Amino acid sequence: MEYKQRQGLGENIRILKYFLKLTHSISKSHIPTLLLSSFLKSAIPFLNIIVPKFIIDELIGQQRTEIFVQFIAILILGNFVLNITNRWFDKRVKIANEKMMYSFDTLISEKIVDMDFENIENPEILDLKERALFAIYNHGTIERLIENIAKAVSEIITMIGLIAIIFTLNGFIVLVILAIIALNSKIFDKLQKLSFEEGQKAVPANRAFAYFGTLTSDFSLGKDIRLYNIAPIILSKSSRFHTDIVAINTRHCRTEGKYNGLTNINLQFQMVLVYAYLTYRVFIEALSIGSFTMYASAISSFSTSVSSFINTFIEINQLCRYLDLFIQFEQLESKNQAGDRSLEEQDQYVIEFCNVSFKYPKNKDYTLKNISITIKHGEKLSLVGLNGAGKTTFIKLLTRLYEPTEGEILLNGINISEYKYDEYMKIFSVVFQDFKLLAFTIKENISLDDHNTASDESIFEVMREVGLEKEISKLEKGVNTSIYKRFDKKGIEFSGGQSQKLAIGRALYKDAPIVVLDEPTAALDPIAEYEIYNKFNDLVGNKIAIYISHRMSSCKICDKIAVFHRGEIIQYGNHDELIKDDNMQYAKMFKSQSQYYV
Ligand SMILES: Nc1ncnc2c1ncn2[C@@H]1O[C@H](COP(=O)(O)OP(=O)(O)OP(=O)(O)O)[C@@H](O)[C@H]1O
Repeated sequence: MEYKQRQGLGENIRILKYFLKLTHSISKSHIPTLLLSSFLKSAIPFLNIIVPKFIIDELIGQQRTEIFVQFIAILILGNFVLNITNRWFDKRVKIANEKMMYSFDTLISEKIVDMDFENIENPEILDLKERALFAIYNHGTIERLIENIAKAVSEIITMIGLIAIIFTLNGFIVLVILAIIALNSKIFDKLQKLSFEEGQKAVPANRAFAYFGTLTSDFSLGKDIRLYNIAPIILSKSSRFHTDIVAINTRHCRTEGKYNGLTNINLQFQMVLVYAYLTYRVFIEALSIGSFTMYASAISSFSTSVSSFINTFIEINQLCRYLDLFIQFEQLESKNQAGDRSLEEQDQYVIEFCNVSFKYPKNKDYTLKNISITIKHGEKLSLVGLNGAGKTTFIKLLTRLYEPTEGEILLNGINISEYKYDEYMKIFSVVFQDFKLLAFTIKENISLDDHNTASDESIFEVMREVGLEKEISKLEKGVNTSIYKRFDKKGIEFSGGQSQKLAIGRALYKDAPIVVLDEPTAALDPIAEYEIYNKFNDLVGNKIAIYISHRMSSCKICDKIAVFHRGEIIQYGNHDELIKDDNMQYAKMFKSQSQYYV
């Protein structure tokens, strides 16, 4: 999936509409506040252009103290009131922007969590995600877009007022200024396009650089980094990508310098023309000094406003490109989460794999081939096989992390993809090999979504079931102790086996009707493993339980065993049936392992 560059006014309007709608849904008062603030900002230039004309004319002309003081008072008071009000609005806009950024942050996090699992492993999607995040965080797209929209409104109002003043002098002068501004805008537009292209070129290097940056601060890698001396290779890779990023930025800064120099030369030329014309009018047509000052100031402000407006317009155009990346990311479909059939509580669950074959995205070969198996209600099934045989992949399909390439998986006779995703997920308690504990308390790690209502006793009961009651009893805060020391000095660091017991406890607490343990006991000592399996079968009761384990002894407690080999089920039956066939894989695996125990 390549990211698409969509351009044009129609596209920009679509993007801005999406953005304004989103902004409005986050805060109803934000857009009106911005508009009001823009109106007030555009009033300041007029005050400082028109009032000084009267002050100067009064000074040079009749010199009436009373009138002079009145104009000075209007100028000072007007500026004071407008500045205070603008500051107040700025503060409100700033707070509202923070709120907006937080809401965008939340949207991005929700999107990442809802993304199809296979996308998490797709480099193109990861690049798009990176482009979207880079746009939002590194370029401050949201804040800049809001600022620029407000600025554009304020500049339009200012320009209309200034044109009205300058026309009273000469309409032609307006055209000359516009021509020079058009030239400068062309230069700015070119610069913005270059800037966007350079920014996009830097995305892969930025992603790699950020990855190596997180490696050094990832505590869980601390042991490996020290024991295998990984730091030099991490730092050398990180430094290589950093050099690439610096080279891209240096190139961009040089180009920016050249283009900005050219724009300034044009502006100086314009001012020379304007002053020459005004001086001519003062000497030949007796234009007053007050009017001279007012027109000079109005023309200068007009030129600044038009350039600034066109630059704002071009910048909005560029920001729309960045925002479009965010929208493309936001609109990625989550096809695995489709399904609207309700999965109300059922008395019985039967799972059927019907001729299921599966290839990982972008893989040429099938990882699972023509799998057909039925798991009856209450059945305990053990999946065994050599490394890479496809056991975990079988579970990933069952839990809708991936969709079968061919064939279908049924739950109670209905294709699992038809069920509502959240309801389907509720019927599984899964412990994967690479389970993760979080830097939360023990209770939160076990009860997760339920942590506000779960009682300490119910968590302690689960800890007792997995054999952790002694360890927990010793802790000052019991089940409310934090895991890891990341946020709490008194946090606990569990051993690998203890962590695995906790992960199993989490599955037990969920009390779902289908339990899957994917090598959950690899880090447990033999006694703990024996206890857990025996206990588990009691605790699981008449639920479906699927175990994946390389400890063949666990197969004995199961009703059925499926032996996987290179993506196929080559043997299926109970222990007594399969052990008889000496020449087949099950008996070989079982016997080769049991000789170490006898
Ligand atoms: N995300 C992935 N993308 C591509 N190939 C994958 C992916 N995950 C696993 N595989 C491949 O699929 C095959 C089956 O892997 P799987 O994890 O299902 O095996 P397993 O039987 O559970 O192995 P083990 O006993 O080592 O855990 C392996 O060849 C593996 O390299």
